[in-house]
Amino acid sequence: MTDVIDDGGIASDIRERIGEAVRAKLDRNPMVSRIDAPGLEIYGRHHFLDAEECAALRAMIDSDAQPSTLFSGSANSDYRTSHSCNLNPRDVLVSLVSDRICALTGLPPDHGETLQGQRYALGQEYKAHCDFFPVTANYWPAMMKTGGQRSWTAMIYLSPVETGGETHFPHCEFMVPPVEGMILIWNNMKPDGAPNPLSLHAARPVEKGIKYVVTKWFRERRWTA
Ligand SMILES: O=C(O)CCC(=O)C(=O)O
Ligand SMILES: [Fe+2]
Repeated sequence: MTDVIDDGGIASDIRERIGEAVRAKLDRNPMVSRIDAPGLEIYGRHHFLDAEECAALRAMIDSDAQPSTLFSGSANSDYRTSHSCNLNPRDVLVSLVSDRICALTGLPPDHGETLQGQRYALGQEYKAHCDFFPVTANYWPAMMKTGGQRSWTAMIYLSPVETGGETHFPHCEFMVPPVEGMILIWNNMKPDGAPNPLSLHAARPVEKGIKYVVTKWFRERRWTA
């Protein structure tokens, strides 16, 4: 029997190089701003999608969204109360948005998971979590086979929210209020390629309005569903 090599929880050359390449690309893009957060690499860019593109994606989410589950599949009903769905990668707009994210970050399209849409109505939220996989999780051996650890997350706000709905990074003491069309991109790894606990984040409850986002998580290797 061969032992599983659990390398997703420690520093890694591959993940370090992914971090460096994306950081270099975003740092030289004048349209992209780095958010000042010690210990976390996080960037924003306004007007990444236009109003029509946001509206079309919201309509797709409205037609397909189901109550969200946690990655572990656990039925923790008060932890992630939004509705969500995978968006059809063969749809022209969905594939254009994925390509645009890859062009912005330089990340390979085949490392990206399916674009996921999410809608938060009044009071709905996604409590504090990390997007990287804990190597102690029972699903980690399966994730290793489908592309390994998650490196960067790209998330686009598809609607403004009157009150609440901010993306909160509690260890870094800042939150980002949703701005329609804005993309937020962060590295879930530290510069050395080890998981970064400071990437912990939450979607704060919506107090007024409806929040829509799309999220794309990138793996360190080619993602196979
Ligand atoms: O909706 C947000 O602001 C955060 C969403 C999120 O954390 C995720 O999709 O992984
Ligand atoms: Fe997340």
